Amino acid sequence: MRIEFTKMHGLGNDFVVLDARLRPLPAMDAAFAAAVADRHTGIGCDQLILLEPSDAADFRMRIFNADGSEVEACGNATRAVGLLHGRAARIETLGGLLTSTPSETGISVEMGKPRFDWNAIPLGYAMDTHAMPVAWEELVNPIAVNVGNPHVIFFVSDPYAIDMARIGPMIETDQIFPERVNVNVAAITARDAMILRVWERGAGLTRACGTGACASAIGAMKRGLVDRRVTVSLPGGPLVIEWREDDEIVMSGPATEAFRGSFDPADFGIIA
Ligand SMILES: N[C@H](CCC[C@H](N)C(=O)O)C(=O)O
Repeated sequence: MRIEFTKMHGLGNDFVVLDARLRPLPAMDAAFAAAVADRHTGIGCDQLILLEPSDAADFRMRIFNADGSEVEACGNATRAVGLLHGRAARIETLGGLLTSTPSETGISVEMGKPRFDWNAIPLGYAMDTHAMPVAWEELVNPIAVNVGNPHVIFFVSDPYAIDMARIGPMIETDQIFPERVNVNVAAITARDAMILRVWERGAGLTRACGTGACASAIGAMKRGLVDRRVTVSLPGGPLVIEWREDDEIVMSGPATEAFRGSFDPADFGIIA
């Protein structure tokens, strides 16, 4: 059996998109997702995205990290599937109902409302998430925000001076984060501008992270470091994040279709 896919990315955060809305696909599990995502023996991607029919929205988007873990939200992929859809779309995700709308800069997505309580991040025990009294080497005193998925944000002088490949997994898997966490290091450059790098839960260092840009912008706004509309410059490029007065987070930026293809799961050792 051959399965068709669309290879896409948002600022270099890349995806393999499978569409099960027209015909069912083999049951998706962690092994299947990890095999497709493998950059040496599979197609290769940061996340595998599965589109399914939905009773609550235009369609359902399931998100699997490269390690096979299924998660609640993916900002860059939401713009990508919004591009595929070609017009405004309501999208059901594990993190809630999202709305994507084509805009002059690509796609705008209403990403939901941020949550700050320790048990909404979640953390393993009660703690002030606005200024967590914790440190990992030179990364200290972060803020934690849930934007559908969990993020911890450290404000530093130079994100590119941080050895994310070494310290990222240490924080990602720390027991204080029972569902693991996405690790963000950010620097403020103006009241409307930030620089950001992200070590992603289940995917590692990516060129861009949409939910990381949302969480880091909200964290900076909560601390009074930036205004309620900010450009977040990631290694792959910029995203614009606005925290509306109604508490909704709006992320705007590009999405790209790279190529289409098909594969036989048996070729990746997947018994479909
Ligand atoms: N690694 C994330 C999911 C993908 C998020 C990222 N690719 C984005 O654009 O938001 C997590 O485990 O919560």
